[in-house]
Amino acid sequence: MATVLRRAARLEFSGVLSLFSASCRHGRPYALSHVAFNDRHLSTSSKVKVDLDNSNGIAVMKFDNPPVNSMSLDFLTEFSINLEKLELDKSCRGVILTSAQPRIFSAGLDIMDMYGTSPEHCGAFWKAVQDMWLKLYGYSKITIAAINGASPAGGCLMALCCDYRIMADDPRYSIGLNETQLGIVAPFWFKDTLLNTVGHRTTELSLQMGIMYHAHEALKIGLVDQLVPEGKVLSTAVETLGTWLAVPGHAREISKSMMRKPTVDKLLANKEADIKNFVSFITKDSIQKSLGMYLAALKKKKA
Ligand SMILES: CCCCCCC/C=C/C(=O)SCCNC(=O)CCNC(=O)[C@H](O)C(C)(C)COP(=O)(O)OP(=O)(O)OC[C@H]1O[C@@H](n2cnc3c(N)ncnc32)[C@H](O)[C@@H]1OP(=O)(O)O
Repeated sequence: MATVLRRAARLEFSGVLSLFSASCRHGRPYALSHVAFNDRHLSTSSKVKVDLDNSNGIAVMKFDNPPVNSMSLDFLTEFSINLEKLELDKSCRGVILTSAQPRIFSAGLDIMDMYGTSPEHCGAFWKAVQDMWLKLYGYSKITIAAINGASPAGGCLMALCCDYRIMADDPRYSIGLNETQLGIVAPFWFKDTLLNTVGHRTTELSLQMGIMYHAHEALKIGLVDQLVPEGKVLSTAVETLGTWLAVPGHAREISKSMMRKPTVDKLLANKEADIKNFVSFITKDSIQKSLGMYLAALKKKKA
């Protein structure tokens, strides 16, 4: 990652940023291009759009990976690179995550990266999921999730990593760690992230049953912090970030680290073992069969 960023910084100096990902799923390189004008810094990378407003230091990252913002290896790589760039950028003071797709914040991890792929691919994919989580959960700057649609599993995890969650008050949208419904198991660091937010009993119920909570239920159990009409999700996130920015930054940052570091350190100490465990679990015939059935059910729902 450091090498990629150094190379990116060099290229950006000449006005255009092009990053080539060796981990691209289809072996195709993808490009990120950044344009700065007036007070805004816009990234027009393909799956994650970044708009940094230099007048207030607020960056909005919009997921734009149709049809459902699933987190593929490419998406995760691009997301983590953008997040790291913003963390290093002194003009950025906080980041809002939201979706450019209608009705969906994120459908979670891309099942196609885990279904019928090689153990090597599964390993690279899981490392990208870990790296995304490590970066976002341990992020030094303020992060707010502006949840403007459905947010199952990995989508919920991403929102849980943020410092504050604002969700659209719409009965069509739900959020939760529903992994058991797919016949898979949320790993310990997904569990810890939920546990740190909603407590032990709710986490136990939530994980065993794979519950997806409607917006009002999510508010009630503390899975999200605030509900607002859909049209106000982003503006409320910007306002809220302003309030957080009024707190002395170093004190807030140390407090965040004090709360989260033990959870982050647990994964750091077990990163390789966790990848091995994931690969051996996900490539089992019985698990592949469950994923296949889940995918078929998703398609059947449409028919
Ligand atoms: C030690 C082992 C550890 C294992 C841990 C693994 C942790 C896993 C975490 C995850 O995140 S797994 C993914 C969980 N996600 C879901 O269960 C969401 C599934 N999707 C939906 O519920 C719905 O698609 C939606 C998000 C509510 C949107 O509904 P909508 O009706 O608008 O669209 P669909 O017609 O359902 O979908 C369109 C299209 O997209 C495909 N798709 C949906 N979700 C995914 C996904 N997560 N990955 C890949 N593809 C997905 C869906 O199949 C449709 O495809 P087509 O039929 O158009 O080909």
